Amino acid sequence: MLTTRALTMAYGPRTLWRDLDLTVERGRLTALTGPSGSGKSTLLNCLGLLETPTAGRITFHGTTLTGLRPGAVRRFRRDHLGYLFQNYALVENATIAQNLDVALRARGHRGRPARAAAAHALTRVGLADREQDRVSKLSGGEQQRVAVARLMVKQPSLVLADEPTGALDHANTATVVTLLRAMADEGACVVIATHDTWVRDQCDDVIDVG
Ligand SMILES: Nc1ncnc2c1ncn2[C@@H]1O[C@H](COP(=O)(O)OP(=O)(O)OP(=O)(O)O)[C@@H](O)[C@H]1O
Repeated sequence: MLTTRALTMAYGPRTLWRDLDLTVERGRLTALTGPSGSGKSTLLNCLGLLETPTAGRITFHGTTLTGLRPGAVRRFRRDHLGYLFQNYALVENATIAQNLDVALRARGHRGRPARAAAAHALTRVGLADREQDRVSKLSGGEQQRVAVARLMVKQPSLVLADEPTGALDHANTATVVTLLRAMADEGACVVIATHDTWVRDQCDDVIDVG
């Protein structure tokens, strides 16, 4: 379970959100909603330890994340965190296999077991036998499915998705939500910042930042 207590974020005189007490349950999809500029991405960045909130505390499965030293932040991000972005954040000039390899190596997987894990994840996202395709040649929906496959091989316990379906048509949006649901079913906490009311309605919990 991910919790925040009295989490506040201000840039100079401007307070984005104040005293947020949130609970994100394991195994559930949690939508973060709110108008443009309300601070959804900033909240995700705080939960992902990319930004430091002005005040308050974040805990994950009982461990306090706020105030961790840089080495512990890096380990938390490496071992527990998975990010999914609207623009996929893949290495475009590399193959699908090479993109997955980065995540596999970070987990210490190499050689045949790594190839088997990659093949399994690609089958789950509907891209079986496409390992050698170059990412730059893929459609947007395919690129986002590669990004989800990369998350799956990493097996993060906390998934933070920032408008992950913002550039996708409905069929690909539904696929990405189904895949995120599968990750939640396997025990992850999944937080999805979204403007898409259909995506919001697929989530178990909704947090309105606005
Ligand atoms: N480093 C920063 N310094 C100052 N202001 C910032 C910084 N980062 C974000 N902001 C401001 O904080 C506000 C919230 O931005 P954020 O991207 O979190 O909103 P959002 O709800 O995700 O918006 P959108 O739905 O449009 O993506 C914006 O007005 C933005 O300009």
